[in-house]
Amino acid sequence: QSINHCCRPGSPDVKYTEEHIEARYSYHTATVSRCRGTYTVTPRTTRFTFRTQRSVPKLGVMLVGWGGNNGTTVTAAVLANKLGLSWRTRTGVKTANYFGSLLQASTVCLGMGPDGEVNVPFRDLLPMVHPNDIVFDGWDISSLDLGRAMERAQVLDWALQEQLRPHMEQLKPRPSIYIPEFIAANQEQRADNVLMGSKAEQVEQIRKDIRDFKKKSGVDKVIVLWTANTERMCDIVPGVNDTAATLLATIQLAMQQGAFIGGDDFKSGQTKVKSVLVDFLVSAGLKPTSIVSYNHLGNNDGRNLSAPQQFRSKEISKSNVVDDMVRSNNVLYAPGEKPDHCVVIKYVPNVGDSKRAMDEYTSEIMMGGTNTIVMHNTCEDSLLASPIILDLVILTELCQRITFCTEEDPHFQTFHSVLSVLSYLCKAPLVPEGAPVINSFFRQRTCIENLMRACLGLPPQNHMQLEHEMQRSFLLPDCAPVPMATHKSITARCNGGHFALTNGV
Ligand SMILES: NC(=O)c1ccc[n+]([C@@H]2O[C@H](COP(=O)([O-])OP(=O)(O)OC[C@H]3O[C@@H](n4cnc5c(N)ncnc54)[C@H](O)[C@@H]3O)[C@@H](O)[C@H]2O)c1
Ligand SMILES: O=P([O-])([O-])O[C@@H]1[C@@H](O)[C@H](O)[C@@H](O)[C@H](O)[C@@H]1O
Repeated sequence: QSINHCCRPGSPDVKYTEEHIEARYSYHTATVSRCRGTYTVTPRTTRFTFRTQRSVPKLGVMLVGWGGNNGTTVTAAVLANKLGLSWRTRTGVKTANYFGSLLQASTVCLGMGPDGEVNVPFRDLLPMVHPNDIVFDGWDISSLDLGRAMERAQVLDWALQEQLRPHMEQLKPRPSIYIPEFIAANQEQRADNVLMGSKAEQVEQIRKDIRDFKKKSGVDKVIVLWTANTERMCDIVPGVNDTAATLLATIQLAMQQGAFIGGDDFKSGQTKVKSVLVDFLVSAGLKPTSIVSYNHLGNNDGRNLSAPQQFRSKEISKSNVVDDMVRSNNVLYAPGEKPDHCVVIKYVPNVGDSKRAMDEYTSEIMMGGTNTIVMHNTCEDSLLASPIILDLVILTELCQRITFCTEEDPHFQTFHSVLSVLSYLCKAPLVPEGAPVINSFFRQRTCIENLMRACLGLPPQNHMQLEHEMQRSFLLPDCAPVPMATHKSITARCNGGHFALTNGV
């Protein structure tokens, strides 16, 4: 029964109070020990209780780099959806949507209904912020109002920009902290909106800005998200991030405040495809031996990345996404063995935000064979990154309303401050100390899906389809009888217990 666009499962393990959705959940894992080449796998079950606050707050999002391609595009997209805008293009009328958002535009399977599988949008599983209700604010070292910044970005169709401009030009980025050495020198000409004074005074101003925004907008929560330029790799600063202890102390401060932090760099297009393709190849037992990722783009991001130090940051975040998948398969790879991996980014002003990505994946296949996959991928980069920005802030806000306890530790707790569930959205995930970094696309997506299912007391998605694989199948209550193979081209024949599938006519 679907109530308030949430799915209300019939499970006795879930109860809805005024305040919470409370679900009892059995979390099944396994511990593995090895002795003289023999693995012993011991299944473990931990009984959890999940509690999700049902009241959805009014969310404010403050973007660092608000006047950039991503900042203007995501703000414009939310406004266009909120106003229900449509606009004419040379290929017909377009209407505002949230395609590319996991939460708004992808679905999960709840199970088998009378007419087959029932799939619902992620956003309907649990009460969560709707992007249309988000209030934006933020900072930029460029003083352009968002109407002119949207025009500068050259991402959205002109007919849409004309409808949005009266709203966008009212939005003005706050002056920001500008440290020239952190970004490319070619960004200096934009920097006409910068804070002055000591670093401490500038940080205090940023904090005042957040309080000022919260007070004036009336939002209940504020999430700050970085969508400013890629900065050089961080120097190691003694006492700040020179050791795990000092970095953890910094994170600990975040934990004490109950603030969440996430990973780096939106996993938007070429890198997302990489985390899918390498997952497919390695999981299929094929051995990628060479990955070459080239792209050129002509937006300001590409201009910033044309500087070596900024490119190096991006090269690192684009290169590490295959490590977990490669390490997971010791049949294909010897310890420490990795595919050749080359990342190239060129700045070509003419293409603007329409990034051209060309990839070549070479894999070793059976008996010394070779498979080479070549891809060309053209897209408005910011239209892939904007829905990711929305998912990042909405998922973070949802996680702030989820607490859980176990039978062994009955005191409810929140997620760890390092919110690793955001890994699906980042090229360079951040995880708690000792936790594995997972980049595999399908593992990351399944983690989010199963977490949300757990909050509803639903078992993890297992894809086993046992009800369709038994000779004497069980009939699920209130469901269509499980059909035998019905495809015309496939006829199942039993011949003395031998089961053969032949292409019938
Ligand atoms: N556009 C995409 O599709 C995409 C995809 C993945 C990752 N990214 C990353 O997201 C970030 C933003 O991308 P973009 O295309 O919007 O770039 P952009 O250059 O258009 O926007 C960045 C904005 O940040 C501003 N800025 C720079 N330093 C600042 C500071 N200290 N404080 C406040 N503002 C500051 C700049 O003036 C600019 O307006 C980049 O780091 C990029 O590498 C972008
Ligand atoms: O599509 P993706 O690889 O996730 O990410 C993109 C890179 O391919 C591109 O080189 C870079 O300029 C963009 O900022 C973005 O990071």
